[in-house]
Amino acid sequence: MSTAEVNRRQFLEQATAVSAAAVASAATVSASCAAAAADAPRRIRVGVIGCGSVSGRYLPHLSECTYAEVVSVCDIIPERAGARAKEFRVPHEYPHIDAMLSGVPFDLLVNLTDMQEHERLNRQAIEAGKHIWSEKPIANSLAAGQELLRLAKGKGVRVWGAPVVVASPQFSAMARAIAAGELGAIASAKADYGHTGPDWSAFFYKEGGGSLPDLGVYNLSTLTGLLGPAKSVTAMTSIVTPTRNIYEKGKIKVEAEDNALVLLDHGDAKISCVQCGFNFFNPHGHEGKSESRHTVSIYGSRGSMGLVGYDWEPLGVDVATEARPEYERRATDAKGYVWQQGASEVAECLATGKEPLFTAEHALHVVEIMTAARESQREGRRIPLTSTFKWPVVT
Ligand SMILES: OC[C@H]1O[C@](O)(CO)[C@@H](O)[C@@H]1O
Repeated sequence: MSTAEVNRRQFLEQATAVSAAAVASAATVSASCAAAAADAPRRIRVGVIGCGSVSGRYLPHLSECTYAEVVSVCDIIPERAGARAKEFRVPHEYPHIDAMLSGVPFDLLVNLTDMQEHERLNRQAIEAGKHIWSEKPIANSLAAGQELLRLAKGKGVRVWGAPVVVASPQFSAMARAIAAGELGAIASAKADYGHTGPDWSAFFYKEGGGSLPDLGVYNLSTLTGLLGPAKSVTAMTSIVTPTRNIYEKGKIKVEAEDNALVLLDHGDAKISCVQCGFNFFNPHGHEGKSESRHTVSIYGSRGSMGLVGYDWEPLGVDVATEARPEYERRATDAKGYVWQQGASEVAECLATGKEPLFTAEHALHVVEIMTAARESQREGRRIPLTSTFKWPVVT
């Protein structure tokens, strides 16, 4: 058996275990989603497109959400749609977005397709009057993303996208420590996330993919969320492994960067750095729960702080200050937060009018940073940014 097969099998076993655990423990799935059951809330009709591995994480969460009703699933590989429909008792399945959009009515498209397809499918669904929850990224460029938002406004629908790192209690704890001045003047921050790269789909390595939109996106969302929108970017990117073996596909050529180091200027003398890649040997692999080091560190003139574990699945926050130089661990309770809660959370927001902490504008700012990072690498210069978002995120 090849390494690729072993990794794939391990991934599927892990995904199945997580999905079984999620179904079994409705109580822990979503504190907010479970809360309003008594009042029989309005249910947002959801159509899920893309029935690959990540749908195995979203569907259990959506199935337990009292604000959502999954009415259809769609995949260009009909057997995959069929399998998910059966597993999660979804009444309608489609082999194409056109059929899905003209089929059983729904309100919210949950887009879990390949990264390169998001922008096109999001646009088609917005044009058909659907709200959007998109896996990362919402669009491939800032301009295209802004165009999607304009279109959505005209159609009276909303757009949101992964990641939801700013929704974790650990992000709030860090944002509050900074806002309260516990760290003094914020000077610098660094974050990293990497592993040896997925082997179950080629899209990660193709043009429009890469380690930045797959992995760096989390850290970029966290650092801009904590330190504020970035004003400019300087970056180096490279391809370390020119070919990869992909499950059921064999050898493919790597076209997108699999290694990146990005420097951000947040203004007010605050600077930060993100390191990500598909060539970072990591004894913890994809598993968030077993990573216990600080993957995000923030340094200030009177204190410093580290996020324990990955920002998409954080375990706590260590804070040390001049007044109390020993690290104090805070926010160890996830309070129901999981990285795959975004679609359920926007269903709740659409049903109740509540606003989530994550916004499309923040997601697009991160898209601009990623495209600017590539431009910086190509041209060997610092790239100014134009976009911004509502900040501070946590007030
Ligand atoms: O790299 C492939 C995928 O694996 C993860 O790192 C962990 O599940 C995701 O964040 C990423 O999208």
